[in-house]
Amino acid sequence: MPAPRPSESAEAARAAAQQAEFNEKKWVWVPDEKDGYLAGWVSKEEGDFGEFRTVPLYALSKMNPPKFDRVEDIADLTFLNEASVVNNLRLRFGSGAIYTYSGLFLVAINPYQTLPLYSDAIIQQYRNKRRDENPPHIFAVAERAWVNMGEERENQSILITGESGAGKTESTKKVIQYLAAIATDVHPSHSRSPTIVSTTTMPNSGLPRSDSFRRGHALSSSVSSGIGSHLTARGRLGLLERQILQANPILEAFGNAQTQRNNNSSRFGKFVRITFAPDGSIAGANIDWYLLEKSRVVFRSEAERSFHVFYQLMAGSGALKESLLLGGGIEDYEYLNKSRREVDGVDDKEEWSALKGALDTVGFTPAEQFDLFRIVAAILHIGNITITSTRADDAVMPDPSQAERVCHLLGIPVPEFTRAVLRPRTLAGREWVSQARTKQQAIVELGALCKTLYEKSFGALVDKINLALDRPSSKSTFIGVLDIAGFEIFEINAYEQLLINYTNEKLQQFFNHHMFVLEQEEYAREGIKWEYVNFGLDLQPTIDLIEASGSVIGILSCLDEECIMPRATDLTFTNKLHGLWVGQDTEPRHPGRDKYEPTRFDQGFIIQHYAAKVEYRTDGWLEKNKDPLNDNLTRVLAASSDRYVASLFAEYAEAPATPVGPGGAGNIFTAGKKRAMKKGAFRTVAQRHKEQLSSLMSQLQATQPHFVRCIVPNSNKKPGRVDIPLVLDQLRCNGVLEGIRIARLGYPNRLPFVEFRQRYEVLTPGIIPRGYMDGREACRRMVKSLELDEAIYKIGTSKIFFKAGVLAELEERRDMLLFEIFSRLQAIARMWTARRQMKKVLNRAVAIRTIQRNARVYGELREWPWWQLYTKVRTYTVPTVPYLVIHITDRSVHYWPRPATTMSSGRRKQSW
Ligand SMILES: Nc1ncnc2c1ncn2[C@@H]1O[C@H](COP(=O)(O)OP(=O)(O)OP(=O)(O)O)[C@@H](O)[C@H]1O
Repeated sequence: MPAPRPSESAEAARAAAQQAEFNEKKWVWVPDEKDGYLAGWVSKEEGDFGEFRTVPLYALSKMNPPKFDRVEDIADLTFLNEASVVNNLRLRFGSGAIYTYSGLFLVAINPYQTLPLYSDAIIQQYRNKRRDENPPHIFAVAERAWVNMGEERENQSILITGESGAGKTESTKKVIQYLAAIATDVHPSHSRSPTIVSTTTMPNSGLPRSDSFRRGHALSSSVSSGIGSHLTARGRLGLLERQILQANPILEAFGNAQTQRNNNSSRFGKFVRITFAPDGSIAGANIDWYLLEKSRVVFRSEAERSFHVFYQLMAGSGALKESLLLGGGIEDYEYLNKSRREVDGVDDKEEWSALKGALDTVGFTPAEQFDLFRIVAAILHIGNITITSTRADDAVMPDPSQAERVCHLLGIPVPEFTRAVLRPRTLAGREWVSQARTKQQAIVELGALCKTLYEKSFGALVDKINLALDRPSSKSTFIGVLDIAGFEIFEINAYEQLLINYTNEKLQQFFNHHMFVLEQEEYAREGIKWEYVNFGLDLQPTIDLIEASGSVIGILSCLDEECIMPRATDLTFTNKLHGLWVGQDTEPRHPGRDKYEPTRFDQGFIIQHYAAKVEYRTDGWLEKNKDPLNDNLTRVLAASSDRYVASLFAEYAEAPATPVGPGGAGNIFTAGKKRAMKKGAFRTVAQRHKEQLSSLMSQLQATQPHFVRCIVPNSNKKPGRVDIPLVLDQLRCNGVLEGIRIARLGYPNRLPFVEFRQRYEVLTPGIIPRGYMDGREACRRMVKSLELDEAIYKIGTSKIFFKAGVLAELEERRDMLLFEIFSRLQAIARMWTARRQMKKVLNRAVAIRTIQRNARVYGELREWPWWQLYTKVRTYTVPTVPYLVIHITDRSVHYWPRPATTMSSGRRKQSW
């Protein structure tokens, strides 16, 4: 066995010292408001401790022995409690390990600094390795998904959630980076085009590019995608892989914004599916998106920005801005100048170049790029339209030039646009009548137009990306990465939070169910009879409460109903909800009733989610749920002379109608007949989201899932700091603690028979006979001898399963026994060395005494006249100054030369 390195022995000594200290006391975690949990030990279980903290026993959580410190999988902790979980994460984070497994989850804590964890060398380290062969890492999750996909020919999904700024997008990028790199390795000749640095690879269709652009591109592809800088394999990537990677900066430009929590916050959720050919090479990609925060184009807090693309465009090329009629700077646009304009450390000009490069790479033609920017510019111009009111409080546009710019860009006639905004026609009975808008109504209408324009253009952008990347084939399989906002609890929770939390409730249900299925499978495989509760069903009442329709009317269905009721308001909606969920009990009583409460003071309600109780305020819900645009405007836009704009509103396009009224033939305001809307045009936000979510869930259900939970360590974006209560909150919200709770109800700790025997046989000496013995039988004998209660363990066919905490007890017994054995061994060893030492000392004493005696004898002899005479008369003699070499053995003392030795003749004459 190699000798331990100094660091190892130091580490072992430290561990032993810690263990010894730990053994001395009964250590526990004490809840603390500020720090979450504090370490303490029980000094007495009763009594008054004066300055000591007195805590009821039930509030304490047991502490794991130090050997469990920094375990890579939280599920290995024998005491599975919140404090131990968070302590383990903190210890690991403190030593630079940002990733930790927690059963089926990978927990990733945002380091807020660049760590050398994503290089090509690290990619290689994770290639073809099992999860337990490497430290926890997002690459290990991607590798597992990849291997499962190849081996089982089953689609995979990686679900990444967390709150804003937790690192979801970064993790998504790392997964794609890994997959792109290994897929290229699988098929090195796969490149469908030369390398990225080659100028010829740029599609010819792009806008004119200069050298400086290419420099910017190379730089910014690493800045904005966070991928390029690591991917030395980048040079080997084929066009498709590069297109997939370059789709990201485009999505970020249009879908991300600077917020107080995150300078590059994704304001939408996405599910990116990377498809692979049977040989493992990338065959295509597809992106689905959810819940874009479109209201950001119109309004946001002062400390935040709108979507990046607005600022990038304003920093971009002069010629393009000219053709979009964008004179001046950010300060000249109402939708930009009311809030923050720059992001620290980000150069919008550079990002603009990156965006253009990415659009080129993905394959947007100049005309298609122009269309995208046209919508962005039109929104800025709409924001500058001034609306005033007449004495009669009717809205007017005093300066038509601004509206003209908008109409020019959108390809619509100015009079029809202004009429649709200021005096739209509505159906009054069977007649169409024009109704003047107030100033406020017109402003809201313009805002709604901007939001719709942006959202539709975003949708078209993603469709176009999908068209470029998506090459499905019947033989391909995919790995889908879901990057979606986690559970949100703010001071004031609105409709958006309900939709997010509803999504998370569904995803958590999916996780619980998946965990249940896996556990059941494992128990079945091991032949263990145990009814594991399906915790997926736990969340069903809350989900029903939100989404049910039909005989049970959930919150979203109720909202939809109210949206089509005349004279309905947010208050009538709220009261109706209370009536449905709090009012008289119906039989059978729906369990969702236990999850619902009306708020005490404000207009709203409270839902008991799996993560926490959340209070929602219902102001503005009806408006938010409806398609916010009046159909006059949508029809104007659907009839735009510009193909792109018309296509965005195609679902509102009018069927040929009999021309009546003053507009004459073709005038869209003249439609007296019911409009022939395409299917789906009238869907509310709730309906759309429910549909999207249900499609997502059915896709996920058809995959083998992997779960990543991202955590914000502190609210100041500071590296190295951990705010424990903040982390605990997130662990609660993102289901890690829920997963642990479920695990605890089963048999979370499990060991293969061999391992169990190796580790604990010492506790049962003489129980297992020498020679071969069946592992199961050996375990059975051992647990019997250990006197374990049958309820706390189960013996399977290859593993033994334990309830939480049992292993700690066994460990403690083992530690005590080993402590005793080693103490005895140490005592014997010490005795042996001490005796040896003693013997040496005694031998030395004997030797010294012998030397002294001989020396004395010799001294006396020298003075003895007869000896002197003898030495004089002797021809050959020993030297006058004798020397002695004494060799001391354990038993005797030898002298050299022996005193009576005579030197050989002729060697040396004695000089007299
Ligand atoms: N693994 C990591 N290594 C280094 N920095 C990271 C890592 N993960 C996150 N960060 C930092 O945190 C910032 C926020 O991360 P990210 O944008 O991925 O959060 P998010 O969860 O997607 O947030 P949002 O929901 O607001 O989009 C990143 O811009 C980056 O600076």
